[in-house]
Amino acid sequence: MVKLITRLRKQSKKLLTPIAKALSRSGVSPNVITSIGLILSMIYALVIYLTRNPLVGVLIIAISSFMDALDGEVARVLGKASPLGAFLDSSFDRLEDTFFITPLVFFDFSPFLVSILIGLSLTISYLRAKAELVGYKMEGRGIIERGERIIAIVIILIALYLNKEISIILFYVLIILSIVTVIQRFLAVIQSLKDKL
Ligand SMILES: CC(C)CCC[C@@H](C)CCC[C@@H](C)CCC[C@@H](C)CCOC[C@@H](COP(=O)(O)O[C@@H]1[C@H](O)[C@H](OP(=O)(O)O)[C@@H](O)[C@H](O)[C@H]1O)OCC[C@H](C)CCC[C@H](C)CCC[C@H](C)CCCC(C)C
Ligand SMILES: Nc1ccn([C@@H]2O[C@H](COP(=O)(O)O)[C@@H](O)[C@H]2O)c(=O)n1
Ligand SMILES: [Mg+2]
Ligand SMILES: [Mg+2]
Repeated sequence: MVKLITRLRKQSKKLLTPIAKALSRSGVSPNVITSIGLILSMIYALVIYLTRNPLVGVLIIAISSFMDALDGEVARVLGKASPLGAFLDSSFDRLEDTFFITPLVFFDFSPFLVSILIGLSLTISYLRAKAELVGYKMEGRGIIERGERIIAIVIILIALYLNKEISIILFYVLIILSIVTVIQRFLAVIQSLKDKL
């Protein structure tokens, strides 16, 4: 099965490339776009704290995610893809994940479970980073990668607006799928390293 995000990544090129080309002519730095994505995630957390409005939250997450997808495209169009940019993009993703998940406590989701979800989210990405250090390509591994997590949060926010009970079920499903992904990634690397023994 071709993962949703892989299809989305291919589809999004049609949207992203022309915008990236236009932006590259304006001289904007990819790192500035990456930073805007992070700032928007902080604004998201503040807006949810102040307004408890899930739909405004969806819009902010969408724009922040758009920046997250756009920054790499601008870097590639400019021929300026850099290790620094890759470091910023991935590191800021961790902070963005934290700012996207934490405000769920303002919608009365269990602070304990929200904390667990943040930990799982960061562990999923940490496992990929450590796996890549031992030469294991983790991209695409695991049922809930970052794109799916962000889409899941967006859907939970929309469900909060429509039906609170559904949003709670989706929250538990996201936690369970995140646990599965951690296990999948652990087992994938352990299996790969065992084969190298
Ligand atoms: C109820 C339903 C009908 C409603 C459905 C609503 C949703 C389906 C629509 C939501 C869309 C949007 C709000 C959410 C898009 C989220 C997501 C697809 C974009 C997030 O990017 C994810 C990114 C993955 O991260 P990346 O590869 O950059 O970084 C890696 C990642 O952090 C790894 O983490 P992990 O291991 O996976 O946990 C790290 O390990 C790596 O180190 C790190 O490198 O992937 C990008 C994929 C695509 C390029 C995404 C395309 C995005 C779209 C273009 C975004 C469009 C958003 C809006 C629709 C645009 C509208 C904006 C407008 C101005 C409001
Ligand atoms: N400020 C940046 C951001 C990204 N990059 C490069 O793009 C890759 C990420 O691409 P996405 O489509 O997932 O955003 C990243 O690994 C870098 O190679 C950059 O150079 N500078
Ligand atoms: Mg990016
Ligand atoms: Mg990013």
